[in-house]
Amino acid sequence: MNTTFLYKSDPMRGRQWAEVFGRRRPDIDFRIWPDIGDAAQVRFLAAWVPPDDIAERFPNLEVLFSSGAGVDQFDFAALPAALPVVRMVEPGIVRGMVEYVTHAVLGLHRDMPQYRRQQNEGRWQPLPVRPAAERRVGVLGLGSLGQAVLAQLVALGFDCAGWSRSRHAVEGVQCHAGADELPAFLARTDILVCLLPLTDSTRGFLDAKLFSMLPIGAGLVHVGRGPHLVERDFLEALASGQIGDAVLDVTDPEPLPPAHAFWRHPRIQLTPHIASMTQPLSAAEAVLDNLRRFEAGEPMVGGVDRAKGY
Ligand SMILES: NC(=O)C1=CN([C@@H]2O[C@H](COP(=O)(O)OP(=O)(O)OC[C@H]3O[C@@H](n4cnc5c(N)ncnc54)[C@H](OP(=O)(O)O)[C@@H]3O)[C@@H](O)[C@H]2O)C=CC1
Ligand SMILES: O=C(O)C(=O)CO
Repeated sequence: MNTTFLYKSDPMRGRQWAEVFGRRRPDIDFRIWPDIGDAAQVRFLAAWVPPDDIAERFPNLEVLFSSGAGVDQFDFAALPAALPVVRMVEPGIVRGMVEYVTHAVLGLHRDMPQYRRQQNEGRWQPLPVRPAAERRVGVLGLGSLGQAVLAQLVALGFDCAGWSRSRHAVEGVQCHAGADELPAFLARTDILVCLLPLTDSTRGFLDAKLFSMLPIGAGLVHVGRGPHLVERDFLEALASGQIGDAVLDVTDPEPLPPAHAFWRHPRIQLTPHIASMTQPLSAAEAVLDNLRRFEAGEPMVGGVDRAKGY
């Protein structure tokens, strides 16, 4: 049987994947949705949102690759139980996230939101300059993105900590694990970065209780998923000064409706879910490497544990 790799995401980027596959794996018939060819030959699918009838439509599917780092857009219940699911781990998406979070943390660290407000008022008011070593940054999520972001923040001299489900060791970072160690992690965090996946256990995680455990005036950089954030609790935390300034790249819903409070809030800087994006050329190389692993019977990089949801 011929092998088809089907790509179902942005077609322009798909053409760049096709170029890499054509050069590296001419034996694979690379197709871009909706040009699926013979559905029975589709053994691999890379998608942001797979078709609803995936099981019936592609009876010989062997692996589902997410075209992004997140897999929360997948309805696991609708996927064949034994189908391996793989999230995107590739250098381009990591680099983009490192750039975005570093920019946001540096902006909060150097009081850029306050200077923007002062500029709007025509006010020339210098504030004290604190060294990075005196700013405590905490990253929720020590996965591919969280660890890469922390490496850059450590290199810039920030006092860094991280929190995850299981214990990790990351050079230069105080690593905390599990619910018991969350309060201590939060209590020492001046700027909190959320890089958690969206799962049943992390939905609504950024709530009033969590905010109350941060030092007063803490900054927030939210690049996880919109539903992590409890909107009402967040607005109250901003109003009380519990949260000082926030940089939000993700919201619920996306896009935000025109009248939404976040748009014009003086303490919120908003971007339209652009913190990072899968880069087609390096992503295609990473997926080809995973195909090689799959064919050799080795574990793939970014394999999803459906029980955990990420
Ligand atoms: N805004 C944007 O443009 C983008 C946003 N993202 C978001 O970033 C997220 C993270 O990506 P990535 O780093 O690749 O993901 P990974 O799966 O590599 O890492 C997830 C991390 O979160 C931790 N975690 C998950 N659930 C819990 C929990 N309940 N309690 C404590 N820790 C938990 C994991 O802990 P452990 O290590 O113990 O398993 C792990 O350290 C994506 O899922 C996506 O939502 C991704 C790309 C772009
Ligand atoms: O890759 C992801 O999960 C993203 O959020 C990119 O937008």
